[in-house]
Amino acid sequence: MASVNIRQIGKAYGETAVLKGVSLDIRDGEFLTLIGPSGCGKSTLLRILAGLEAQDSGSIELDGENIDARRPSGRDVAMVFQSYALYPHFTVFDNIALPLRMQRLSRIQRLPVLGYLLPARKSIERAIAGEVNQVAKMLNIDPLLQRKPGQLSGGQRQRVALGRAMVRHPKIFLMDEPLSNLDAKLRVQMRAEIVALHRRLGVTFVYVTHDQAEAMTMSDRVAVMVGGDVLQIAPPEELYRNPAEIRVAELIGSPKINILAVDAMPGAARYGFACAHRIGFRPESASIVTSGTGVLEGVVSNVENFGADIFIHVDINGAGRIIVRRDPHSPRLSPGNAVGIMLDPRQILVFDTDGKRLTEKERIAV
Ligand SMILES: Nc1ncnc2c1ncn2[C@@H]1O[C@H](COP(=O)(O)OP(=O)(O)OP(=O)(O)O)[C@@H](O)[C@H]1O
Repeated sequence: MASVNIRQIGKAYGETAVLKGVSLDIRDGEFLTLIGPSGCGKSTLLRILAGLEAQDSGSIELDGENIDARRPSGRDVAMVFQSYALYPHFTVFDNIALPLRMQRLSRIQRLPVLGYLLPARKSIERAIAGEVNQVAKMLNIDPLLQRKPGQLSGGQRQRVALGRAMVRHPKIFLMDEPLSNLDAKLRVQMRAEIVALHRRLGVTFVYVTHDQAEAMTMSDRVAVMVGGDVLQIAPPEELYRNPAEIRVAELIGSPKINILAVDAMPGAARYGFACAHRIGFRPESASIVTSGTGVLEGVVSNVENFGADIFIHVDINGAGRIIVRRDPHSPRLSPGNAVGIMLDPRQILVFDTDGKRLTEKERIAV
């Protein structure tokens, strides 16, 4: 069991409020991702959870027990950092074994030469070696145990950092942008490996990223943070379909959601949102029709062909640029072509002047 209840956490550095009363309930065994733009306070919240930083206000409960006064080592959490934080002069084996040695050996037993002469050290070391080997096998790094971090690839270093967290059997894994130093291909592979690891271990993962593809593909639920607040927490699909406000809609989805001022749409009244401020629609919710027959009219400015999908960029007359997804089998379009745009009314998101999403009922009421 490891549920976490974060209640009204506040944190400021000098005059700058970094966390503004963040509350979040993380369920036992779930993969929860904190996503948000750079500087929104994700890492700070994670460090407070780990006990590496103290909050100014609010409290944290682990399995219903307040842990505010507990030191990092007493919290049963393991943190994996973006930089991996491996010791360069230690072998992979020693890096992974480190937390176990710190836990199980006394200061005298840890001494380089003298320690080995003490009888208990040998049996403790044997047990530690067994556990390190087991974790290394699980992560496919067992052939690398005698190497130093400098002799490893980025992905291998990442696995060593995971291994060092795993040997402690923590109740919670905290991961701070663990894949951001890897190249694109390896990132995709490690994404799958971390998800598989989570499934196998069945413990709670709290994962920080600013990469929405990671958040969408890995998480049970995603908490969207902007400017020190959690704006919404929901499963990825729900965030994509039902964002609570425009900032969430803009952060989730690639290519980004199209946002237009309602004023830009001559036919707005027919959709029943004439009084709304802005509308949003995903690239797949719009279609291209013959010029002169759409609810929007514009000119193709760019065509991006990804093989399975084609994204057509269209400059809407006087209202900005939108992106429409197209079937690769549809007729070719080229920059300069005049086109019309039709929208699926059920897929249009409507936002008020504050950026809050209006529900179907609120839309009809205005
Ligand atoms: N020790 C510190 N002293 C002063 N300001 C800090 C400190 N740590 C973080 N900050 C500031 O607090 C804000 C939030 O930082 P944090 O690292 O939590 O953001 P983040 O969302 O994780 O961003 P990133 O994705 O860039 O890592 C930033 O503006 C940062 O400059």
